[in-house]
Amino acid sequence: MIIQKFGGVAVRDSASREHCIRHIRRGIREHGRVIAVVSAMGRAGDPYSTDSLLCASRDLVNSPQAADLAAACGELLSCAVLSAELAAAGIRNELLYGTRSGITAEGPFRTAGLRADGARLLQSLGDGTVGIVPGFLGTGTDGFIRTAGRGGSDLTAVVLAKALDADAAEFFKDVPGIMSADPDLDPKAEMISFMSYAELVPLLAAARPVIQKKAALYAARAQVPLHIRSYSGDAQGTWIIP
Ligand SMILES: Nc1ncnc2c1ncn2[C@@H]1O[C@H](COP(=O)(O)OP(=O)(O)O)[C@@H](O)[C@H]1O
Ligand SMILES: N[C@@H](CC(=O)OP(=O)(O)O)C(=O)O
Repeated sequence: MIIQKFGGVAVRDSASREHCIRHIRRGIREHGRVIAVVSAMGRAGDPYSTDSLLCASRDLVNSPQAADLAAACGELLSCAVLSAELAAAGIRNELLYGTRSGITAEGPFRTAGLRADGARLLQSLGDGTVGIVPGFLGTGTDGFIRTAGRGGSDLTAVVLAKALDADAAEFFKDVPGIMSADPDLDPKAEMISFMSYAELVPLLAAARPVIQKKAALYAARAQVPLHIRSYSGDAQGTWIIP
């Protein structure tokens, strides 16, 4: 089994999602089963992105519980869209959201901690080969949806990889992999093919790190193999292996 995480740019539109579907087909071929973790579609300005949903009312900023519910709509919609497009492409899949995912979120709204009950997810998956999980969120014991901080779909992917003992957590981003610096800020940044968790740590200080800091630190502690690569191509990207 492999966990494949598709970020906001990867699931932005039907053309980018065709790449995601191609990666999922390959994931099935190479790993047998795929759990796809999806982010909200696109970036600020795109209608269903997290930033756009949080602008639905300026009052959301003062109501964390309501803001988490508004933000969650982005990942849930993204699951629905990818699931339907996979089915149209002939790939049977199970929608794994709410209690079906086995993912719980406790603690403060906006910065909750995530836990995954792998047995619960596998029960929902049944004999299916592809599951679609909304990243970034979970439900607390009080029944309220909570989100795990910006970039939190990365955390969902590594928490699931650990709980399910997956072969790796594979991240599909808008960069070819992990580079020596953010390529948006440093045009001389160079690709790194293999690195250690320790070498990743200094790169997490970037204003917008390539992987959510909480997710990277969790992966290092839990020794989850990470593979960071471009959603749009087949280049090998970056491996971080224990
Ligand atoms: N060292 C780095 N290597 C590659 N990308 C980096 C690095 N540091 C920061 N970034 C930024 O990380 C972004 C990818 O992360 P993110 O936007 O969270 O991906 P996604 O939303 O697809 O999961 C890139 O667009 C890039 O600007
Ligand atoms: N959609 C959430 C969660 C996330 O991880 O998104 P992305 O994978 O696009 O960074 C956010 O924007 O924070």
